[in-house]
Amino acid sequence: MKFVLLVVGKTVEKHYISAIGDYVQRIKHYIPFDIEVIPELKNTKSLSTDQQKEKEGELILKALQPGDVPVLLDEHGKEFRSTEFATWIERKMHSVKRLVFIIGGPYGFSPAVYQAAQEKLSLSKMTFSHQMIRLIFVEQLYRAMSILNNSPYHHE
Ligand SMILES: C[S@@+](CC[C@H](N)C(=O)[O-])C[C@H]1O[C@@H](n2cnc3c(N)ncnc32)[C@H](O)[C@@H]1O
Repeated sequence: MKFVLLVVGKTVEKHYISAIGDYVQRIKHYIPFDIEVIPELKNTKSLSTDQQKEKEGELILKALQPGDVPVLLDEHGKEFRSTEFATWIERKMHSVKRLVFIIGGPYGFSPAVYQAAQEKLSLSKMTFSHQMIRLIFVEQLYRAMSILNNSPYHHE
């Protein structure tokens, strides 16, 4: 079983790179986990928002492997408390080979990506940048793994 976080474009800010890297290492202590990056589109100025989402969507779908379970990170998705997210993760760990969490580009997902995904997960009703949500997600995944392993990181 492996967890993947699929993102559009490299993480650019130094402070995010460092903090995300820290949580990735901590998560790897518990489970196989990688961040996969879809290269940012070039010449986006000549594209409409919908065209950009469509092109990014094609690359997102191409990055998926047969048998993958894609989960879209989306502010309109299902919300969990951290302990509930841990229970949800535990169930997936027993039933899925590759669970691929996907963060959209700056304008979100194309209709084709929404169609391909079985689940949508919200980390808040508020909208975060596609760069910042990476850090929030890896912290929550680490928190979930800490809860499942009875580590004293999480306090209710
Ligand atoms: C700037 S947001 C895009 C907002 C766009 N209006 C939309 O409707 O998707 C970029 C990406 O960050 C992620 N994201 C932002 N806020 C989120 C939240 N509260 N929960 C989960 N994912 C979020 C989503 O993957 C989204 O596609």
